[in-house]
Amino acid sequence: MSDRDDAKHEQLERFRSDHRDAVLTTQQGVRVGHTDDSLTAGTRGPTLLEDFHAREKITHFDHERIPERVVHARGAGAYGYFEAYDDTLSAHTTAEFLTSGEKIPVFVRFSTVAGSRGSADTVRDVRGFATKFYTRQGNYDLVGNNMPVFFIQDGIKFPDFVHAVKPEPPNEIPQAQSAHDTFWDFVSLQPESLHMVMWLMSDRALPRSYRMMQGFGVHTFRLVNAEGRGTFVKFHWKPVLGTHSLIWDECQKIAGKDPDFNRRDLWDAIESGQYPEWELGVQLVAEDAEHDFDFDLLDPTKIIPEEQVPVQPVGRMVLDRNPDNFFAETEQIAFHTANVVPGIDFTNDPLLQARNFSYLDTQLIRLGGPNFAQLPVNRPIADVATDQRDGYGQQTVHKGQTSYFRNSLGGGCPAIADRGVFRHYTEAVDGRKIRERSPSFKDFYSQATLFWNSMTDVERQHIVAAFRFELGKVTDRSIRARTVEHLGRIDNDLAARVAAGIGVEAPDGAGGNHGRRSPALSQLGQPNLSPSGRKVAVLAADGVDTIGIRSLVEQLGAAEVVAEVLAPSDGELAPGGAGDPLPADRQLSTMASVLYDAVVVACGPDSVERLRADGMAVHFVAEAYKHLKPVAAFGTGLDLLRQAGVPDELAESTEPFVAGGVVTTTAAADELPDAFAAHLLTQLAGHRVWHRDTEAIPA
Ligand code: HEM
Repeated sequence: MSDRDDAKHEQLERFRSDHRDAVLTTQQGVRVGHTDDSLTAGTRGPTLLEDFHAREKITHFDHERIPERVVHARGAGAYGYFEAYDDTLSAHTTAEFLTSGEKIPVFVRFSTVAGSRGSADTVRDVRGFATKFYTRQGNYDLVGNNMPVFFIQDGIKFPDFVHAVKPEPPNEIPQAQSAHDTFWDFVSLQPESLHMVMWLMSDRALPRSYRMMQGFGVHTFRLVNAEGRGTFVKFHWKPVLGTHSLIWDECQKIAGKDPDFNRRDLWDAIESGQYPEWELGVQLVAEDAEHDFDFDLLDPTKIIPEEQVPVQPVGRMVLDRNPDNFFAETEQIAFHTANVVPGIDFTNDPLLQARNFSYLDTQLIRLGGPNFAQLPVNRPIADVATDQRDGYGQQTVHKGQTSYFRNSLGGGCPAIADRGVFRHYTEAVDGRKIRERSPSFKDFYSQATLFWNSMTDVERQHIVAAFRFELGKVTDRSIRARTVEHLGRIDNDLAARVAAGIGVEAPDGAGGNHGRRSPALSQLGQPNLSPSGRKVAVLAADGVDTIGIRSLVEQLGAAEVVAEVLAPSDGELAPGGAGDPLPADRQLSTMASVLYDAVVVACGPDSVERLRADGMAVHFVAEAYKHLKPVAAFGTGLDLLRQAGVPDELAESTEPFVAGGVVTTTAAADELPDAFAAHLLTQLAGHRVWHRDTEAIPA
C-alpha cells in the first residue's frame, strides 16, 4: 500500500472511531431499530402516514440540495495558516495579521468559474483562489483568481458576461467551456475583455495543480495606517512549487479519466503531508503616485508590471488540513470582498464596488437566509456581538431585553468601542452623477500586447492553438472575423496565425505593437524550481526488478515526488530475480499517462515482455512522450520504449544517458546508479520537454 493509501486508511479509521459508539436515531434523538422497511398495513399493503421515521428520512433527503454558486460552483478547499514574515507593513496598515507574525487560521477554496458543481476540473477556465483569514480583528476575505485581471471593467456587465460564457439557454450546451458562440460574441463586442482573454487562451487556464498556481487579488485595494494614510496595494500569491500547467490535449483526456484531477491532487498532497505553500506579496503604490501610470489603477483589466513596481514578499500561507465534510465546509463557506478588517479598504474600482454588493446578496439565497455567518466554517474567531436578531437558521440564543442602539436599559446590547474599530478611509469625492466610463479606462489593447510580447515561443504557440480551437467551435463566421480584427490590434502576427487556422481573412496588418515586455508574465521564462509535487508512473509486471524499483521510488520520494507502481493486474508482483515481491499501487487499466508527470519502465525481461504485449502499456509510454513528459527506462525496460516508437537515442551502457527528455540506462537491479533518479528529477523540474519533436510518434 502506498503512503497515500495509508493516509486514506488512517483517515477512514478516524471517521469510523468518531462514530463507533453512535447508534441510529431520529432527528429528535429517538433510537431507531429498523430503517430498511417502511411501516405498512400488512407486508404487501400501503405505507402508513404515521411512519414518522420514514417521513422524516425522506423529507430531509428531499431538501438536501442547495443552489450551487451562480459562478465558481465547482471547487475544493482546505484549512491552513498564514504568517507574516515581519512587521514591514505596519507603516502602511493596521491589519494585525499582516504584521504580527502570529499564525492566523485560513480556509482556501479553489474553483473553476463557468462549470456546474459536477463539471470536470481540467477545463479551460479561470481558477478562483479565495482565502478567508480568521483574524483576531474579524474575518478578512481575499477573493482572488489565478489571473491578475478581469474580463470587464464595471460589475454592471457581470450578468451579461456570465450569461455569455455559461451554456447556451436553448439546450444548456456546452458545459464548462468558453468555446461557443455566445462567449466569443461577447468578447468581440466588448474589447475591454481582450487582455483577460489572452490570459484565458494561455497555459494559465490549464493549471497542473491548485498547488502550482499563482493567485491575485486583481483589484487595487487600499492599505490604511494608524494615521489614516492610505497606500494602494495589489495582492499576489506565489506558489512555492512554481507555476505549472497541463497541455490542452491532456486536459481534455483527464476530464474523462479523472474529472476530479485537481481536487484529488490537493486532497492527496495534504493527506500525505506535502503541504502546499504560497508566499503573499504586495505591490505598493503611494497615493500621490496614483497617476504615474499609463493606465488607471482603478481599472481591473490592467496589471501593474512587476518590473515597474516590484512584488514585496510579506508572508506565507500553508494548507495543512483537509475538511471533514465537503458540504459543511467547502460548499457552505461564504467569501465576500466586503469582508475587510481595520487597515484594509476599497478603492473606487467599479468592478470591486459591484462585487461588494453581489456576494452577500447571492449568499442570502444560496445559504438560505441572513444567518450563514454562524455556520462553523464562516464563524469568526473574533468575538461577535450585533443587534441583528432572528431569521432562518438562527443558532444563537440572544439574551436580554434590548436589541437596538441606543438604549438606556442595557443588558444584552453591545457597547460601541473606541479602539480597534473599522474606520472607512476618508477620501474626498466630488463629481456629477453620470453613467459614463472614465477616458482613462479606454485603452483595451496595450496590456494584451504586453502579455503577448512577454511569452516564449512555446507559450505563443499554445495561445494561437487555443484561439484556433475556441474560435473553430464558433459557428457564426462574423464573430470569428470580428475577434480576429481585435487580435490584429494586439499583434499582427497573432491575428494572422489565428486567422489562418479558422478560415477568416487576416486583418490588413495595420495594427501596431509597442514592443514592450514584462518578463515576469511568462511561466516558462521563470527558473525551474524543483520536481517536488510531481507524480511518476512506474510500469511493471510479474518478473520485474523489484530491488531497482524500490530504490528508485525511495530516491524520488526523498525529493517529494510520488511514484506509483502500475501493473496489468492488482496484487503483488513476483520479483524477476533477487528481491521481495512488490505490491502494485494501481492497476494499469484504471489509470492513464495523462494522470502522471513522467513514466519509468522498470527492468525485468519477463515483466517487459508482458508489458510489450499489453497495448495499454505501449500506449501509456507513447502518449506520455507525445505530451512532452520525461520518459525513462532501465535495463530491459528500454525495449518497451523502442516498441512505443520513442525516437530519441537510448543508453548503450550503464552510464545514465539523457536525450530529448528521455532518461535511460542499461543498468539493472542492484546496479541502478543514483544518477538515473537524479537525471529524472532534473527533467521533472523542467516540467515538460518543450522542444521535443512530437511528430516523431504518430498521434
Ligand atoms: C476581479 C474579479 C473577480 C474575481 C477575482 C472573482 C472571484 C470569485 C471567486 C474566487 C469566487 C468563488 C468564491 C468561493 O470559492 O466560494 C467568486 C464567486 C462569486 N462571484 Fe466573483 N469574482 C470577480 C468578479 C465578480 C463580479 C464583478 C461579480 C458580480 C458583480 C461577482 C460575483 C460573484 C458571485 C455571485 C459569486 C458566488 C458567490 C457565492 O455563491 O458564495 N464576481 N468570485
